[in-house]
Amino acid sequence: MLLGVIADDFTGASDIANTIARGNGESGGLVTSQYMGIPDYNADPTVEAGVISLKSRSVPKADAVALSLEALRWLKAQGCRQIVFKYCSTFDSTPQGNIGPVAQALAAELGVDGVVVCPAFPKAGRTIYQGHLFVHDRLLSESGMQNHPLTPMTDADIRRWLSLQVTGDVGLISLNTVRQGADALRQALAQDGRQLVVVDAVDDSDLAIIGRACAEAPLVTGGSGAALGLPANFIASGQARGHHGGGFAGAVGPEAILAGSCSGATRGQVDHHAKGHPVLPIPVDQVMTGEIGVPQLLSFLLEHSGKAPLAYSSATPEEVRAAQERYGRENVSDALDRLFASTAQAFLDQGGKRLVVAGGETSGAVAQALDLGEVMIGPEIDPGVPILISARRDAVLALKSGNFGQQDFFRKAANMLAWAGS
Ligand SMILES: Nc1ncnc2c1ncn2[C@@H]1O[C@H](COP(=O)(O)OP(=O)(O)OP(=O)(O)O)[C@@H](O)[C@H]1O
Ligand SMILES: O=C(O)[C@@H](O)C(=O)CO
Repeated sequence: MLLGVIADDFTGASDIANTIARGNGESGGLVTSQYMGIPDYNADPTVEAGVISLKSRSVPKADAVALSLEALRWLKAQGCRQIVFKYCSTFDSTPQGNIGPVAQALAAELGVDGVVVCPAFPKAGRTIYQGHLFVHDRLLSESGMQNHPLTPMTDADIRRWLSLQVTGDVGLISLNTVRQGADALRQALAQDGRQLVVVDAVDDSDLAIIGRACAEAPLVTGGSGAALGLPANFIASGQARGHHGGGFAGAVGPEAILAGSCSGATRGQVDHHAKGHPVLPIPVDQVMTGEIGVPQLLSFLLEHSGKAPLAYSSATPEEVRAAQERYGRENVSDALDRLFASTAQAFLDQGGKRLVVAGGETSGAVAQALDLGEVMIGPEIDPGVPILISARRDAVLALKSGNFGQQDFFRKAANMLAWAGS
């Protein structure tokens, strides 16, 4: 294994696994596996990039640090020469962490300074200019992310937000320097002297420069865009051959869509899907009182098999706030996580073959419960969302980050899981 990734959630892990498996298109990507948690076995020797999915974005920061260091040790034991710490392209975190503390712990363990912090993902509209993160034409803090149920992002200044989470100053390398090329950027990073340095990027060519500048960097941190240029380094140096992906014939069998994400994008996708497909809203009150549970969800999903049925708890920021005030934030998310995870488990146990899950925390809960083993990366459904193939469960999945995907994502995903190879 050459490249190792520690991802702080499961959808983010498939996002970056997708980027690394595809590389820059021309030279190809790396042979990539996504692991659901830290494996207790050694990787297959043919795997060139290993992506470890953790559910560490919203856990206490000491737990996030401990899990990430354990993942680092496993990746180093597999031979990785470079590590990427993958977090959200909207920098999802609170003033206490977890991005800063994890990045600092990894940098300390690897003994490096001048570590790139770059959440940019231009294909999904995330760009960084003068250290400020934009979602399309809006500052992060005006993009809807200020209402996130777990990590409300109320400041778009990534340097300032990260400074709240770390010890010491945070650096900034602006677009001007990036556009002077890889040598200039490498030099600027080496001279900066600070452990973590926010680096601007507004399009894929900036990310390619960052990738070249980081060819020898033991640690890179960012969204999936930060890894865009990394496979080409291993291919150019002859360490990897350049992989162009294999065929995927599609899976036959019942399909289900579960959405726990409350992002604007997911809510739009739910509304769109409801116009032509069976949908089951999941009222939080009824989950908390036990009136609705796995049996109701499962019978709905199986009854509508073949029609891309969707069960969702997705709700508006006002509804989320009200539920959190009534029951407590963690109680609600634990109850919903448990419901989605157990439903997914029962669905696969009953012969379900195709599963689409929306939301990082929700996907993490589901994927951990399913014991998927390692998954192969199949075709891309929409930017940042690949098909995942689990040999262990004989099932195919898509784990969608809350904000990703076009309006018709759910229909497209259900269809592609059935026939993407053709
Ligand atoms: N109706 C609801 N009321 C309150 N909380 C909810 C409701 N529905 C979902 N939630 C909680 O909101 C959170 C949604 O997080 P999740 O990570 O799954 O989606 P997301 O934040 O949109 O996705 P991503 O992390 O990929 O951006 C979960 O903790 C979930 O339990
Ligand atoms: O980077 C992103 O936006 C996604 O991969 C993600 O992590 C959202 O949960």
